[in-house]
Formats: sequence, C-alpha cells, structure tokens
Amino acid sequence: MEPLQDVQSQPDDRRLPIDRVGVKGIRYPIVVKDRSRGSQRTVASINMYVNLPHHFKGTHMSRFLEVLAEHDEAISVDSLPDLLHKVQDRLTAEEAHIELEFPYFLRKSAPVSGAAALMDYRVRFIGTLHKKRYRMILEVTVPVTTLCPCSKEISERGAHNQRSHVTVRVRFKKFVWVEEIIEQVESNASCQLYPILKRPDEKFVTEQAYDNPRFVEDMVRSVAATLDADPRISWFSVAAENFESIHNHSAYAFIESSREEETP
Ligand SMILES: Nc1nc2c(ncn2[C@@H]2O[C@H](COP(=O)(O)OP(=O)(O)OP(=O)(O)O)[C@@H](O)[C@H]2O)c(=O)[nH]1
Repeated sequence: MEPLQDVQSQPDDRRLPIDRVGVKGIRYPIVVKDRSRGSQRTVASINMYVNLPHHFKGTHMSRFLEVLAEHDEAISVDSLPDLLHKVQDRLTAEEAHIELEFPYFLRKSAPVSGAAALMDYRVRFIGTLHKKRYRMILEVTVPVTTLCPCSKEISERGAHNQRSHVTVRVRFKKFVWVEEIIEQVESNASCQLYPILKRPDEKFVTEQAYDNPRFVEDMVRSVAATLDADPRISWFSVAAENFESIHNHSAYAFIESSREEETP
C-alpha cells in the first residue's frame, strides 16, 4: 500500500498560531477522592487541547486518545500533571490543557426523617501545563434553595424562592475536598437540597428557607468571605444564579478573588 499522506504534518503559511486544538467530549471512567469512602468511581467528559504553532497544518488527534489509553490506572486529580506532561510530550506542544467534567455523588440524609440517597454535584478539574508551569482549577457547582429577602419583607404571606446554582472555582496550595466546598455553599444558602424529603422534612426545609432569606448578592458575598479566609486557597471565584420563580430570567452575581493568582 502507498504510504498515507500525513496531512497534519504539512506546513501552513498563514502565520496564524492556534491557541487550543484537540479533542472534546471524550467520555472516560475516572476515580476521584471521596472524603468518606476513600475514592469514588464516576464517568467524566474530557477535553484535551494543545497549542499549535503557525507553521503546522494540524495536530495529531489520535495521540490524545493514545495518552488516555496508555494511562493504565484510573485518572484522578493526582494523575493530572502526569497526563498533561504526556500530552505535551506526545504532541510536542508548549502548552497542554485537560478539562474533566463529571458528576460527583454524595449520600445525603433528610433533615428530619434521615431518609438517605445519593445526590449529584457537577465538578470540573481544569489543568494547564505551560512549559513546566502546572496550574489547576477545581470547580464545584452546588444547587441550593434561595428565598428572596425583599419578597418576604413586603408580602403578607410567603416569599418567592427558587433553586439556585452556586459555582465555586478555586486554585489551592494545599488539598481542598470537594465536600468542603459543597458544605461552605450549602451552609450559606436559605436551605440545602436533599434527594429524599418525607413530609416532616418538607416542612423543615420550607420553614428553614423562610427563616434564612438570601439575595443572590448574599450568596456570593458569604461564600467569598469563607474562601478568602481559607489560607489553603490562593485564588477563587464565586458565581450564583437564581432561577427566579417570578421571572422568565435569572438573577446573577459574581465575585472574583482580589488576590493575584499566585504562581504555584
Ligand atoms: N488535526 C486534525 N485532525 C483531524 C481532524 N479531523 C479528524 N482528524 C483526526 O486525524 C487523526 C489522524 O491523524 P493523526 O492523529 O496524526 O494520526 P497518525 O498520523 O496516523 O498518527 P501519528 O503517526 O501519531 O501522527 C484521526 O484520529 C482523526 O480523528 C481535524 O479537523 N484536524
């Protein structure tokens, strides 16, 4: 058989380097640290990219999957730096990026009945290796209940409330558990969510939300204050989106750490 053309390796004369090129949406089994059970198996959607200098026509996409396939133990936060190094080497790139997004499951017991089941949280690990500089962001999105302080204040009866998503991103110098971020967000909400609620539980969460009204601004300020006080955290951002029950749009607030992103 005639040797096959290696189009990707051909030159390109447009003098336009590409910041990120690679593969998106690979579904792959991973193992993540679980504070109560040691580890948890889940399935991630993985994106892998490298930079591409202007003089190359294309990157070698099969090599990203080869790096994954050759990684014979489960992929975890600990293996992220090694994976990034392997991608950088195999693709002879200056910069490599790996993003893992996956459901993280926590067993939660209802506040009164104790009825327990698993609840999922969206977690992302976003790793970058630029030359020899490794940086990683842990992102956790926590769904909670918020009840509106204004609605409660001005209404004779009840107050509008809704499910909200609070998305926390952190860079850390010392390990931070996913569970810690979840707890920080849930403890600052009008009320946390539960997979199972019997009637006594439903009464409890209804009244707890009413007793703890929170604007979207309250959510981001109280979570930001907690993260800012944590010496392990070198940078953070907090975004809160209330899926308002009285509008066909959301309320939204965002705070980013005033600290410079310290180089690890
Ligand atoms: N760069 C690039 N590759 C693509 C594109 N569309 C498909 N491909 C991939 O091209 C790959 C084959 O190219 P390479 O990965 O270089 O395969 P190869 O040349 O046989 O392998 P190497 O010898 O390791 O380079 C296939 O896995 C396709 O998925 C595209 O738009 N850009």
